[in-house]
Amino acid sequence: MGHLKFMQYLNFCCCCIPSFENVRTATPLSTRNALHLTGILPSAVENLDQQKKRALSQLRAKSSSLEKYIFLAWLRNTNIRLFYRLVIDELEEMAPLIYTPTVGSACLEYSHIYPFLAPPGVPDGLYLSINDLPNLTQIIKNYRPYPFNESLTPQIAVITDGSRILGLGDLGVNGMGIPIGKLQLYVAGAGIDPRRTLPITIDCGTNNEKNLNDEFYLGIRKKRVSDEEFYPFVDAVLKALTSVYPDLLVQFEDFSSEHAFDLLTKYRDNLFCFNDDIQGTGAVVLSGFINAVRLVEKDVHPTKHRILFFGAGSAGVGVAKQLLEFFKIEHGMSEEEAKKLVWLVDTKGLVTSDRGDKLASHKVYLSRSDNEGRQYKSLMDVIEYVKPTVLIGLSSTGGVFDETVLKRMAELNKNPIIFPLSNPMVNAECTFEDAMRNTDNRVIFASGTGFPPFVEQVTGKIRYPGQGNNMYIFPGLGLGAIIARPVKITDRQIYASASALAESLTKEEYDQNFLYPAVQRIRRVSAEVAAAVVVTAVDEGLARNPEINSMVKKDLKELLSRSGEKWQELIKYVEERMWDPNHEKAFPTESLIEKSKF
Ligand SMILES: NC(=O)C1=CN([C@@H]2O[C@H](COP(=O)(O)OP(=O)(O)OC[C@H]3O[C@@H](n4cnc5c(N)ncnc54)[C@H](OP(=O)(O)O)[C@@H]3O)[C@@H](O)[C@H]2O)C=CC1
Ligand SMILES: CC(=O)C(=O)O
Ligand SMILES: [Mg+2]
Repeated sequence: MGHLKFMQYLNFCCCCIPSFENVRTATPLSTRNALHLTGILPSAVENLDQQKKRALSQLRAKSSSLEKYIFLAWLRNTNIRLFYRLVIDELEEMAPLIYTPTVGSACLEYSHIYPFLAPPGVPDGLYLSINDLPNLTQIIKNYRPYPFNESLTPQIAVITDGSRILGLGDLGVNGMGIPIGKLQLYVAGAGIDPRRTLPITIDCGTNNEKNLNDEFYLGIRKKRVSDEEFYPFVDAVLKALTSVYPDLLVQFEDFSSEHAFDLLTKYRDNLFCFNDDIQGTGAVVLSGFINAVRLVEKDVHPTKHRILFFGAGSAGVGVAKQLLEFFKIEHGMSEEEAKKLVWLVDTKGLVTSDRGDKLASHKVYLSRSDNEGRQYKSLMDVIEYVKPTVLIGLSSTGGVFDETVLKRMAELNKNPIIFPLSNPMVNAECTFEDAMRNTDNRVIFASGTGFPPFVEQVTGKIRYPGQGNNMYIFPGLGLGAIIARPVKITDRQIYASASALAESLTKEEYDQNFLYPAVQRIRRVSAEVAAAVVVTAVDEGLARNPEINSMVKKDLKELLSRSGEKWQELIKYVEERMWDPNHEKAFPTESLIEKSKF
């Protein structure tokens, strides 16, 4: 075999751009002959299932989660079809490796584990540094997903500046693991074609001293730029992106709260975009909340809940605002009445309007002014004052819902609703086990990172924790938006995604008091979420896809009820549009052979 052919087998063409998919031992004999690959591969011709079995056993032999992450990243970069077969089929085992909690460790170590033995030309994502400002459009055009197909332009970008990666703080360019991880869930969970996903990290510097002093750190070595430089840079990036890809959906991810709200306010009406930490998290927690409220409604009337947020950042405030919609829409409460059900706590204690410090603008709306001049500093002080029925942690402070807090919640409530939602696992405000033990197993629980099940001591009954992670929302929300192509993502679409998720429980899940569906069902769940977004976008008159408009409008009333034959047909329509690694059209080998002739 000549050098060129060998390079191409390794996924390079002569200019080092990966040109076709490498399925290795799954390459049929005819293809091997056509590409003169005989002898480069061992003689066995395997199918995807056999390859998957081997990959799974290699993966399981690795001793640490980080090694497993690296193995999976290598697999993605060398045999993408196999990677996604594995991730889709074994999502329960894979999600904690490609996503939280392991993605947290991977981001902390990103500059040390990079580049996952990826062949040159196989990109992990698009890096745009502030120094690239004059050339953004060209750089964006240069980016070629793997395996490259010029007719498949990106449909969805997840973009971060690495300034608040999970609860791990400012990780700078090491945050790239997050857009990659989120987009892998778009593929696995909602069937977006992996070639149409675009992970982006913008590099505006970092204030993380450890990174700045790390000889391997891969980002630009300077402190974060000022807002005067930051906002115009983000603006230039978004303009360049949409000039190259006008239909691109942009998901803002893990921007520090000081920028996250401003960016959303600035772009939500004129860019096809949403913020996952504010809106995606808002929707996923609303969904779990709807099901939790149902479980306790014989003891607590839905409008009598008292909801305490420990953490008042983009996630805390985003979720709190989303819950207000529930009280307004489902229970006819006014905005002012609904606001009275919510209390926020930050590092200075209960967020009140007369606390004496200048509140960050996103906290003002939900600050309390009925505290009669008293300020409550510690979490326990606030709990005694509020007597919450619901305690939600979005503070990135691991273990803060300690024994005292949990026991008090159990005294105050027959079934306390406790959601320690911070990521990764070390930042969860409490574990499932602690929550169960300290509430006599009465807790109604969901966490951001999945905890193992808990076995009740006396009965031996296995109890499963809920996972309130936006991974149940963004894939379906994004898919629905890509299908309907609304002019913008609206509050109603977000609300529809949450209520469709809440309704997506099977009878079995419902009977077991699950708050969220089983993760293995995520494709079906995402189809339901997507369908709800599609119907809402059409109802709002915002959908730009003519086929969808005519299809949905005829049966709009039935579809808005999310039941009946037409609703099932719409879900099927959505499912049929999901990419699957087994489809020949996933990466049409024959046409690639044709193209790769040289
Ligand atoms: N489950 C899920 O799907 C999601 C989970 N998250 C998680 O939520 C967490 C928060 O994210 P985000 O809101 O963007 O982050 P921020 O850093 O913006 O907000 C954190 C908030 O917690 C408060 N806080 C921190 N430490 C303490 C403390 N010791 N006592 C009281 N309050 C404290 C901060 O107070 P102050 O304002 O005074 O600094 C701030 O209000 C992260 O861990 C993230 O991983 C986020 C999105 C989705
Ligand atoms: C899950 C997520 O988006 C976060 O922790 O930031
Ligand atoms: Mg996030």
